[in-house]
Amino acid sequence: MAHMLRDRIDEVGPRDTGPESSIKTMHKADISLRGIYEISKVLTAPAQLEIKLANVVNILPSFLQMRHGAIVVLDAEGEPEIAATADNTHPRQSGTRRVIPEAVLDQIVATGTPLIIPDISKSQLFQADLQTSSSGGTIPIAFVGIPVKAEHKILGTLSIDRVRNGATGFRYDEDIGFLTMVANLVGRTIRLHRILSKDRERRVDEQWRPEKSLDEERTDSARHPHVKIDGIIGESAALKRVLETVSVVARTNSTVLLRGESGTGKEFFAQAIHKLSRRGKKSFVKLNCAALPESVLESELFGHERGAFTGAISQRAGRFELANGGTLLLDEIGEISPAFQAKLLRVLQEGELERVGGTKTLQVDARLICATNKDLETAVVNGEFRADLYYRINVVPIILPPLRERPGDIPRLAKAFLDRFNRENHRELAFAPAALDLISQCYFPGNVRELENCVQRTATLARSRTITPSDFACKNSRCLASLLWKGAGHSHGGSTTDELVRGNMMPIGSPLPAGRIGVSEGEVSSVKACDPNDFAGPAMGPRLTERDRLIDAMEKAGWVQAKAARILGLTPRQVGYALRRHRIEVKKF
Ligand SMILES: Nc1ncnc2c1ncn2[C@@H]1O[C@H](COP(=O)(O)OP(=O)(O)OP(=O)(O)O)[C@@H](O)[C@H]1O
Repeated sequence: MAHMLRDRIDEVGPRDTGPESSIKTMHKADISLRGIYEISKVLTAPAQLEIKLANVVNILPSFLQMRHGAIVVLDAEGEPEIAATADNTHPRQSGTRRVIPEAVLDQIVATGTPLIIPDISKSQLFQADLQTSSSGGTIPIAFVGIPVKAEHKILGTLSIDRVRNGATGFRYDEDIGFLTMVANLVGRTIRLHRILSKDRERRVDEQWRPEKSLDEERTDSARHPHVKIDGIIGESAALKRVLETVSVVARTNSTVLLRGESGTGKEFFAQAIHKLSRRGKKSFVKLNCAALPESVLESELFGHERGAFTGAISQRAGRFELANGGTLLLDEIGEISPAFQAKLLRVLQEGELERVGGTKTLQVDARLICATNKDLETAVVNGEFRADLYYRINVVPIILPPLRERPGDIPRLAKAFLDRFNRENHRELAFAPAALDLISQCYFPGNVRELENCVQRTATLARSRTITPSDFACKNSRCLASLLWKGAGHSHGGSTTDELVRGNMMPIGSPLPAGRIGVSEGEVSSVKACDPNDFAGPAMGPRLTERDRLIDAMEKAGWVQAKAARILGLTPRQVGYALRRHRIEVKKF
């Protein structure tokens, strides 16, 4: 088991340090955090509830020293409906207990609190069970059982057995802390599945009704927005799964954490959640946490009283207050400083705040949505992001897939963006099929935002009513995204796209040849035409590294200078100056 744990630590250790140092630096809290991360990935993966729960009990032994694990889910009558179990004995023992005894289940459900039994052979609750199994050996077995709850309702139990042979010390409070977090995630997942399956049943019922009028159809699709959400384009399986979750969470007040690369639509989906929610008619307020210095961020979010600081000439309500009754989106949440994390956590825990320089406590009812493209788990492990704030905002995580993982959506999105361009500019442009094929093979590091930008630019400069491949900037080595290519001087012969992407050498933004993933000589030369050295001109040669760092930071920041400044530890003014000095054209989206 110790080996398993070490292996797991090696696997999950921070990427920039060696395995040895990760073993040294990762302690139990880090392992628990990684455990929660892995488990939340299992629970948000597309699968049936039974399979998700079985996967959870199966990976628990990687983070916890245990023998058996079980999750029991109760139905509406309180009867066991699902029992997912895992046996971690080596070799597997036949005839051992598989699910928890009924008396134990009843006690956890009745009390709604964790149950610890240090030695099950001495417990009355286990007697009947032990008589029919072979687990009553000489080694004492401890039992830890946790109620699985959601919205104060008990939905089942999560339990483990541990061998108490004295060789491996463990603490019940640590077990309970970790298992309670797992049980909370499991509870929320069960609840979401139940809401979804009720919805499906209702849809099936409605399909059996006689024909509907057009008006009925309209209200029907508004009532079942997971099929289609106004303005959101995309029919790939990956996006449909997101839409389903969005439509379910919109009906709750749960805090949502939207994750995904820059330009995948985090803000767009946050607005969709707001519009579909009961709060839809109230305000949707957004604050980009990376764009403001900490002192300004505080007064922007919490508001300030008159005279609170130099320049505070009047009292001002913060974004929290402005979002009262509605929704508050905290974008780039991963960028806030530790001091600000503490302030935000206090407000989220207490549900009330004081304006800067004020003494009056204000109660605010704002639904919180957070967004980030940062690896928050690594930030927590590295001590850059508070674990308690992480748990508070990571209630329902929604991961938005990058565009390259759903290329089928590219033509739909491109056509929709072109339709909008036509409406706004009184034009009648259309894509030739070859043009749609070409952009469907693009890598689009800036995701939907970059595609939108690419369509707009191409449409603006199109020479005829039909847009053909030669109209695209990438076909003329003028694609801005190609400037992000950092492989100057590297040889690309024979590399696969995956290798290029992993090594950051991908001529991103450039189309790849249809039907294969290798990069040919011809494409290498076209990539070289976009070499940052050429762009910067000969005088920039010695500054290549600084220039690359600048472009890299700008890309990570979605071309927002203030965000890039934070990444680089510079002021926005310094970034602006450096961009001009390196003659880097700022992408406008
Ligand atoms: N599925 C979609 N259908 C239509 N438009 C979309 C879709 N997804 C994203 N967009 C559009 O893409 C653009 C970028 O979206 P958005 O600003 O929400 O991305 P983001 O992930 O918040 O980016 P960042 O992390 O850089 O702030 C917006 O113009 C949005 O309208």
